[in-house]
Amino acid sequence: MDNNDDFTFCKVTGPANVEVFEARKIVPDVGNIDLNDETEKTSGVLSKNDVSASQPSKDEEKAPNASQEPKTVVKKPVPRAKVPFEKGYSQMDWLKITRTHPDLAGLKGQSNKRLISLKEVKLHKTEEDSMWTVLNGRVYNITPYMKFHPGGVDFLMKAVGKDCTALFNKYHAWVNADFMLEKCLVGILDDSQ
Ligand code: HEM
Repeated sequence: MDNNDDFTFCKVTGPANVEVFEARKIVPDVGNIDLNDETEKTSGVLSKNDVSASQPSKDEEKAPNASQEPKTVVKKPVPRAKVPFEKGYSQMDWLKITRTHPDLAGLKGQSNKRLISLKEVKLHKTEEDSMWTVLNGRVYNITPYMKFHPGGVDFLMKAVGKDCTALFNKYHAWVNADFMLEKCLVGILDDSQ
């Protein structure tokens, strides 16, 4: 089979150049930051002598159609509300605790497949009675997780004694709570009532 069009066997030339090219682009430029630019830049901060960014150039001032140009609406990102965790209360610490404490739910041998009514969930609002919440049809005792919550205790307190599924999804639908709170599972929500 002597076919020059067969690309399976075509010769790749200049491997050195290809490597250089790929190495440059392995880490993509983020936003306006050019990773290859070695000159020092201040992001969003003007140096004393740099007035060019704040004052319009003469060309800009004279531009007759400037006001007619369509404006691009830039949506501001929702500010993140993560709180700094106390020492010993990181997500890694929580993971370790879930591995070493099998009964974080406080079931003492009771089944975690028991059907639980919303009425019963509402009774568990204090640390003494343990704080329960409903998430995706499951009832969890979130008392041990309180101080580990990256969004802070105050936010998690809003979940106590009720179904927090909507709130949970509003802030972080991507979080895998089923896995994180596995050992806090108290039972299944009885939604028949
Ligand atoms: C009930 C189970 C919950 C679990 C397991 C949980 C878990 C988490 C986790 C893992 C994060 C860090 C997310 C990240 O870094 O991307 C987080 C952040 C946060 N959570 Fe929760 N959460 C729960 C409930 C709630 C509820 C009910 C609220 C609101 C009332 C809430 C509000 C927040 C906020 C405001 C943050 C910070 C958001 C951010 O990083 O932008 N969480 N939570």
